[in-house]
Amino acid sequence: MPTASVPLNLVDVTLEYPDGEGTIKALDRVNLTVQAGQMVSLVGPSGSGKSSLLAVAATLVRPTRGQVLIDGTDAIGLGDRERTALRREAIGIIFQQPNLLPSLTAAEQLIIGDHLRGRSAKAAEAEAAKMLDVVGLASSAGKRPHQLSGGQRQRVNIARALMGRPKVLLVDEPTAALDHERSDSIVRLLRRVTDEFGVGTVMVTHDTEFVPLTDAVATMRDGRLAAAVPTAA
Ligand SMILES: Nc1ncnc2c1ncn2[C@@H]1O[C@H](COP(=O)(O)OP(=O)(O)OP(=O)(O)O)[C@@H](O)[C@H]1O
Repeated sequence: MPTASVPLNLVDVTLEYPDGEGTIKALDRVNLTVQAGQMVSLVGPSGSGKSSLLAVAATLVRPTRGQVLIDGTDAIGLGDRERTALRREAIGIIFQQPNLLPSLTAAEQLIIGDHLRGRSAKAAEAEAAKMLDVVGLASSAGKRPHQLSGGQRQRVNIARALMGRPKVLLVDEPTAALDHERSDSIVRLLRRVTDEFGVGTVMVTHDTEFVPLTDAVATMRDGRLAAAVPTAA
């Protein structure tokens, strides 16, 4: 029986930036494996390398050394076009700010980038309707960003990231702009979609309160990642 691929596997990843005469190691021999349906919290002080880890895992930044395996595919060995296609097909990225286009409805936000996936307009519309339903916004499909609350805008952002049915979800401080109640419901939603779609999710968070909703917590310090520890939940 073929074994299922691991959604995300970072192997001995080092990322160096020039720093005056020398270099600074934003990531220092980082190893991280995220299984399907697993949600990992990534915590650590400012400047410890959390955003760098997400950028490398998103295949947006090439590491100086090491391997980035997305659903079993070595992303570093691919050409630019293949890597862009892999990102589109396998990775969902959710930033702090939803970055929605002001003039588009919630459904249109999901559909606009989807033509690159080669789906028909009708199929894209159906998928957008499904994903808005998944995030609890079925009745808001026709609303524009200014007609939605901050929490609802973040839900549109999550629905958009799910449009390609990704294997990996990379989430950077999803609750930074939200009050406590909305933050809680956003993290619970991310937990649910991780389970429902069997994605491997990494969530950077300052809010340790939400860590128990995730399966494991990995701590960064000075570019080094300590082995992920299962949460008590
Ligand atoms: N483009 C860049 N050029 C040079 N140095 C960089 C660059 N991006 C990040 N760094 C450095 O790499 C280190 C890790 O930064 P990173 O942004 O990944 O940390 P972080 O944990 O995400 O911090 P924060 O919680 O403040 O967002 C820091 O020392 C930072 O200054």
